[in-house]
Amino acid sequence: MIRVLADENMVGLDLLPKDEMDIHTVPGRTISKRDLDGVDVLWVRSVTQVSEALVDGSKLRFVGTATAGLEHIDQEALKKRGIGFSAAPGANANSVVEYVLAALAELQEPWERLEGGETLGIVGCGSVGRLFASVAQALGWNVKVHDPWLAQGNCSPDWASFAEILQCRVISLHCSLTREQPWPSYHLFDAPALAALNGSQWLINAARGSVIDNSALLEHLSGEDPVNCVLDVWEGEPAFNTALLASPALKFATAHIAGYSWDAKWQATRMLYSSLLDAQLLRTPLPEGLSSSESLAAVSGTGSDLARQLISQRYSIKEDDLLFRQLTSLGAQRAAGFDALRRTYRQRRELRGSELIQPRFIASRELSGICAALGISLREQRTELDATA
Ligand SMILES: NC(=O)c1ccc[n+]([C@@H]2O[C@H](COP(=O)([O-])OP(=O)(O)OC[C@H]3O[C@@H](n4cnc5c(N)ncnc54)[C@H](O)[C@@H]3O)[C@@H](O)[C@H]2O)c1
Ligand SMILES: O=C(O)[C@H](O)[C@H](O)COP(=O)(O)O
Repeated sequence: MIRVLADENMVGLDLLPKDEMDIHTVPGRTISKRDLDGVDVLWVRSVTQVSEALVDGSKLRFVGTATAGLEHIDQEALKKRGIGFSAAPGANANSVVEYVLAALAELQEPWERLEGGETLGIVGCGSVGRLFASVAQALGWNVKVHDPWLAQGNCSPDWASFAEILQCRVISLHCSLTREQPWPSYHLFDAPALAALNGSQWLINAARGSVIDNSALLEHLSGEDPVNCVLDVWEGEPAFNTALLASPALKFATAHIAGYSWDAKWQATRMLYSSLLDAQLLRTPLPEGLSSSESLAAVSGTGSDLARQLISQRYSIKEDDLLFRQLTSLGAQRAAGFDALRRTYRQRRELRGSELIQPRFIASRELSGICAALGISLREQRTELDATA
């Protein structure tokens, strides 16, 4: 029997086989050395700093993080001690892509501008950036990608310099957080970069808060023609600069939940379980994946309207924005409120893999294109007329 200590925000732990594992859960932010007594496997999320100090002297055999971002893990310290390590790369990529699409469709204008041939600039071409680029291309949008760490040609759409990205109508950030030279992403959007943007553009950050210098952003937002923003991540989480929320240019503000679909979290749990099978710490095979969610109801209209109707059947970014803005009334309890919003996050299913049942007379070519891009299977409903024909 192996003893697992897991962050209480992991999903689906109760669905894992229990014959070889004894799982205890704790709040991730407060995991300390004392909690690791007798623990073989530690499963964390982004809020636990897995430092040399934490793991030193422990009997840990394996650490897994149910996240894409890795900056909270001292991988060198694990390696030195022979502690195995794995993460969940890509598990939440589609969840983040659907979050960004929800923002664009809800705002309508950026979606329409992209539909009209203007350019989407993606910063970071890892699991999220690459998937977003391919979905955007399938929607017929022009895409430019900036990721100086990768060799050009490793990401299919047009490669771009940072200066070119700053010219794009919509800029979406999907880089990992790094201070490493020569291309640190830490404060990539500093005062000079922000000064190159204006109110005809949209800047979306669902990567890490510190990719944008939040103090410089506040100054920019109080200027004359600020860029429109969507922020899911904040410098100093779980604390955040509430003054940012006063700006009308901040269109949507959410509590680091872009990757929080149920599907993504369960996929991450499955990936961590699988890595214990690979490390031969477990033998019982993985349980089944999630069954697909209910079919989507018929939609009508065009462009952003169609997308909004589809997305809103699974996800409401407006609801997340409202909940987040309510945190400002909590005063000193805001940071705790931020964590609570994340801990109690609703069960949100992804659109990808869903089925849309649509009457034949309102199924259009445009709808087929959007469904194909979003991974929705479109089934035309037979009408009485079809049946009698
Ligand atoms: N908001 C959320 O809920 C959420 C969910 C998933 C991931 N994330 C964040 O988004 C990031 C991207 O996720 P991913 O799964 O694609 O990670 P990934 O590690 O697969 O890709 C990150 C990419 O960013 C690139 N990069 C690093 N520095 C850069 C720079 N200065 N300029 C341009 N590109 C740079 C890397 O080369 C890499 O290709 C994660 O690291 C994580 O921090 C947030
Ligand atoms: O890095 C990631 O995978 C995401 O930012 C993820 O959504 C973080 O969630 P957390 O670990 O903070 O619960």
